[in-house]
Amino acid sequence: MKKPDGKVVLLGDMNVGKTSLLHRYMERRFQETVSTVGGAFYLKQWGPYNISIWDTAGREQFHGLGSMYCRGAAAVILTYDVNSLQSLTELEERFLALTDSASADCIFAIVGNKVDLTDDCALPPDENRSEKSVASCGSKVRKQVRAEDAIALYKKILKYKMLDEKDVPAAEKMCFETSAKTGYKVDYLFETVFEMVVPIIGRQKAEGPPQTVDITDYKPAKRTKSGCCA
Ligand SMILES: Nc1nc2c(ncn2[C@@H]2O[C@H](COP(=O)(O)OP(=O)(O)OP(=O)(O)O)[C@@H](O)[C@H]2O)c(=O)[nH]1
Ligand SMILES: [Mg+2]
Repeated sequence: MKKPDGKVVLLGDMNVGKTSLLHRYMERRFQETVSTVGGAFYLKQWGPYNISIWDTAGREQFHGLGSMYCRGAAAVILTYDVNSLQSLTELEERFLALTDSASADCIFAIVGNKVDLTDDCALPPDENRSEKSVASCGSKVRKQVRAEDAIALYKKILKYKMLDEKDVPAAEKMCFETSAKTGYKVDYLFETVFEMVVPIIGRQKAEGPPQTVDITDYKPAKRTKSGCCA
């Protein structure tokens, strides 16, 4: 098996569609999924590099594994369901801290999936819907999470990471809405992220493996009569 050069990780609550997004991108189809156990990865050749894309489990019981999957990640794709405000809130409350182990220059993408279930004629939540607009929306539901909510989360992430807005890609560029079911914007999402991680992976490779402490060099300190170390 080829050795991965860099890592992209999908995080998010259960049922938001992480596995489906990866299937759509890698296998070009939408198929029934089972809730992920632990994690799994695909390898994608992009330019000179093999990028591993990690699909993680959103279920609470696997939460402890998340930071292990994020270790050294060049990008984290935080995924929510546009029909569930709770799934966006969870990204901040439950998943963001897992990215502490990611690369220092890790990039963040925020992805609202399942837009196929919503109708673009939806009005902002604070406006009353007229009879006409309800009728023209048909069976589709009104989107619960607005693009501005995702942008606000992106800005909170920058604050959490103590990053300056002018040093990172703009929020509007890093917030996506997708449908794994129809394929809407799925290629665009992954390919935008890959383009951005190529220089990060290049830097990671130039720096070599993370510094380690060689314990064979360790010499115990001499003990003095008083019991202190000299
Ligand atoms: N309509 C619609 N359904 C979707 C979409 N993406 C995923 N689903 C459905 O949502 C359910 C959950 O999808 P998964 O891809 O398994 O979700 P997950 O985020 O991997 O969930 P965990 O593995 O439990 O963390 C499945 O029934 C999918 O068919 C989408 O874009 N549109
Ligand atoms: Mg899954």
